[in-house]
Amino acid sequence: MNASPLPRPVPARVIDGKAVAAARTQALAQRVAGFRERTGVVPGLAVVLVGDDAASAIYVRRKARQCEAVGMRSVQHVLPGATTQAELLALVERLNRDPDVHGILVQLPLPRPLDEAAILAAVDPDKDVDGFHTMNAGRLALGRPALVPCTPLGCLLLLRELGVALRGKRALVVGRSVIVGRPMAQLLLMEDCTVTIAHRHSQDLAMLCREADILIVAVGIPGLIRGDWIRPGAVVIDVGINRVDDGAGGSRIVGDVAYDEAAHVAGAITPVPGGVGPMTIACLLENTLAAAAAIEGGAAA
Ligand SMILES: Nc1nc(=O)c2c([nH]1)NC[C@@H]1CN(c3ccc(C(=O)N[C@@H](CCC(=O)O)C(=O)O)cc3)C=[N+]21
Repeated sequence: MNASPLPRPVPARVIDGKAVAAARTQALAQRVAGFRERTGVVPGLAVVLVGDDAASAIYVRRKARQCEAVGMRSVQHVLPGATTQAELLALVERLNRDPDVHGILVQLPLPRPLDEAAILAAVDPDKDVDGFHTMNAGRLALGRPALVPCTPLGCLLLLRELGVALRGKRALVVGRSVIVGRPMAQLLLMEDCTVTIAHRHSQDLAMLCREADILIVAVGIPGLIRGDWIRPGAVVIDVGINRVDDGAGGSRIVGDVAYDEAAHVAGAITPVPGGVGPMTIACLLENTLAAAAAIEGGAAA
């Protein structure tokens, strides 16, 4: 017997975050130049790194390099791992007062026993380019203008870039972190999505995923989301950055979605690397210009 052929799976559109980030960064350089011309002010970002984590040091350098590439100033403060809470607070307060600094980023996680919450609370909300301060989280939750965390903002910009209508769509955010999941849900709500937030205690995660038109995953578990959990044609944004064994004595970076499976089912999907990661840095630079514009009373664009 000749069974009727299965429909050939349509490969997903691959969302090139690296290219989108590069285009935005190029456009940002023009906006920075205009801002400097109008106000005479060079936007400045201060990045604070405590301890000698090698991966963090690489990210901090990358941020500084890109900052300078768009015509902004960047100052790095690398403090020893044994820095005390009082010393770190004193630095944050000095940066709060520094008129050349418009954005402050304290690289997380902080080494023990530093109190992360207390440090983040000390950052001037107007300079909080990470959007982690209670004031900015609260403004976002109320749907008011705020500095928005860079990773979820980058995800939203990728969705906008795709040109898919978001109003009324079912969005599932897997992960409820303060840095990604919660602000992501708030942003999707502002786009008139029907938003569900799933987390480690959620029952029937596969079933929840299958209902989602837009699936955003930020849990830090490599390959958690399988291909047959995905609604055919759904847009999948993979926030995970997990370093795993490559089976050849080295390591590679994978996301939270089983990419090879998902790429046959999804309508569009972000790769890891080259998806959300580069957008995070682009948004950090954009937030820095926005903070400078708000502080200096000039328009950002
Ligand atoms: N206060 C604070 N703010 C942060 O935004 C912050 C932080 N702390 N701590 C660490 C995490 C991590 N993070 C990344 C940013 C960009 C990439 C990125 O560009 N990744 C590339 C390259 C990945 C690679 O090959 O290493 C990609 O996904 O294609 C990754 C990770 C920001 N973080």
